[in-house]
Amino acid sequence: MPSDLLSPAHIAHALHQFRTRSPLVHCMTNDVVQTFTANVLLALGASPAMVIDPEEAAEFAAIADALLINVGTLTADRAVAMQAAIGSAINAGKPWTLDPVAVGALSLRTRFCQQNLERQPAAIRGNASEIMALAGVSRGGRGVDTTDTAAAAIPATQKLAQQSGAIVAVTGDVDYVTDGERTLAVAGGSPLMTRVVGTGCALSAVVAAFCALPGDRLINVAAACGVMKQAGEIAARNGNGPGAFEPAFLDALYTLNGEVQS
Ligand SMILES: Nc1ncnc2c1ncn2[C@@H]1O[C@H](COP(=O)(O)OP(=O)(O)O)[C@@H](O)[C@H]1O
Ligand SMILES: Cc1ncsc1CCOP(=O)(O)O
Ligand SMILES: [Mg+2]
Repeated sequence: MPSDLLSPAHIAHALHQFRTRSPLVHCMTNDVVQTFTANVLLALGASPAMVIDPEEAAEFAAIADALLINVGTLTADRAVAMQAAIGSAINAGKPWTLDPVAVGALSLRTRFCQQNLERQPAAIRGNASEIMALAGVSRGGRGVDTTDTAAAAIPATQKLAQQSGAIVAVTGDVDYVTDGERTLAVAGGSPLMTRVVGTGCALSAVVAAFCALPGDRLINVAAACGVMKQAGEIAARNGNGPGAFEPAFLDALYTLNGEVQS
């Protein structure tokens, strides 16, 4: 199935809507990326909140505009809280997004993600090995890192979208976003984005937030990928390494207007 390039105009429009609405985003994410994820959402103009107690997570999922479920440091207790939050988001008609970190070889997280595929996720965002493992066509990558290219994962991405009804985004040198029928390609970014922890996890939080916007969810999820690619490219231009990249990335997200910069 051929993919179309996402247009800069789509990114600019979605980003404008995003800043106007400032989605309240309930993030149930891993221990490694909490602060970075919150800072990425804040830089873009959203409101993140990390609520993890089972009782409170269920309450907050109904209040927030969107829910992120990231299994990077899943435990049995956290799985219970996440299940409660997903149920509450569904009852309240709020979109929830799955980041299947390191799914494949590890049993608890793989079981958790597979079971929750049936619970109408609005979006799923992962690297190529994660998406292929969740689609049942491979055993996963190397820990949290991919061992496959995004292009090689396109068929698995489309299969997963058809199975789950979610918009599925597989990321890498090029991101591909699909509803199982239409597939959009999002180019840009920088390899430096893989040398700073949390760019993928933060992207999933941004995808979750963009799912709260009105309009075509396929375009909105692709726009979320586009925003992060644009900021990554700008931040990498200073030519420094991962240490300087992180603050430059947050600054780029803060000042971005969605138009291509040359
Ligand atoms: N080689 C690359 N070139 C440009 N951008 C990349 C590259 N690899 C990853 N990215 C970008 O880095 C971010 C994180 O993606 P990825 O590394 O696939 O996720 P994860 O951190 O979950 O493994 C995404 O915005 C993606 O587009
Ligand atoms: C290193 C690590 N270990 C468990 S979760 C996590 C963070 C992964 O972040 P990302 O998927 O954005 O690279
Ligand atoms: Mg990841």
